[in-house]
Amino acid sequence: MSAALIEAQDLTVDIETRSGRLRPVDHVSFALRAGEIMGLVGESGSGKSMTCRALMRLLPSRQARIAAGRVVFEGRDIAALPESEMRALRGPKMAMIFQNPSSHLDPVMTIGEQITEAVLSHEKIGRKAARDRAADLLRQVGFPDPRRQLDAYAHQFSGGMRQRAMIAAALACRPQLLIADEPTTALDVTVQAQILRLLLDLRDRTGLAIILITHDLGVVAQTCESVAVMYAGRIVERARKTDLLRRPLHPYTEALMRSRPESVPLGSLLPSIEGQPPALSQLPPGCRFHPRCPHCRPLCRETDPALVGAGKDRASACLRWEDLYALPAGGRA
Ligand SMILES: Nc1ncnc2c1ncn2[C@@H]1O[C@H](COP(=O)(O)OP(=O)(O)OP(=O)(O)O)[C@@H](O)[C@H]1O
Repeated sequence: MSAALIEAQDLTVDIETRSGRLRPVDHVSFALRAGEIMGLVGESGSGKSMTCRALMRLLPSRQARIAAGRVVFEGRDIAALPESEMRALRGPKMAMIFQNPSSHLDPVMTIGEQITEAVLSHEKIGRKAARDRAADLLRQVGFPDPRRQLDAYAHQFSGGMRQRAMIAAALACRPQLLIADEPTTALDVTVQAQILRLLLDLRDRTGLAIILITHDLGVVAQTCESVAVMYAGRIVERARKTDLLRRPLHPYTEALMRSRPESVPLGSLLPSIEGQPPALSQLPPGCRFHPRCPHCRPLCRETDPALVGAGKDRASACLRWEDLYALPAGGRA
């Protein structure tokens, strides 16, 4: 297996608030190889965006900071790099796209100008070459007439085409890692499938590694090789996608899987997970999922479970994973 492109090692983010310190990302660890697509899954507020913003060192406020851990990119810890050096990595090494392209594309610059400027800010090439690159990128992401469409503004495109334009802009400096934060959540199902297919094509053609943030295991099923499931700031399960979908090893993953539309007969109501995720300021003792867990035992209310190895390429943070998900002798998790 090749070395990791990026690795989060015990990555921890703290936010100082007037009422005390919150920890939205708590000792998160995972590794991603070149060309791999990893899904980062969990309900709203579980810490997915904050984890990825920490990787890019784009934490949202002055109060939020990396409090512990490492972000190893191509073998080098970048968690404490000076901002000037970090700026040189954003674009050429790693880039991020978001759910709502309209708030990330400039409304008063043409799509072509935005991509061209992104190229010129990092590379010493002529404007004509940068514009040629922009046209080529638009073609790669599915614009049918890229030369002409370079001169259009974001508002002239549909939601799906705006998302494609944001992907083109993110790829302007040929990054090795793309972080996609819920890139298809605002799109209808058909366009969502097209954008996921585009991400897969880009990965196949360029070897791009992708972290795909989503709350939807259906998206993971279609796209990813590996998955990390987050709950209340922690990773509670990590696995290859096929293993996880075949047999989850954490009750939270199991609950997420039961609430997928695909697992429910047509016309039935979708089961939701009972209860709410805890507020970061009021985390329960023991396992953070125990108040919502149908398999909770007294031990789970007292003991904070570590994320432990649970078979090949797998880890679970459930104290009971072996009792609950016992495999037949010789079975594979
Ligand atoms: N500036 C802030 N001050 C205090 N808490 C914050 C701040 N920004 C985020 N949080 C909290 O950090 C936690 C993690 O948020 P994050 O956006 O990473 O979650 P998420 O899993 O990406 O959710 P979503 O899918 O809704 O974006 C949440 O509980 C959120 O309320």
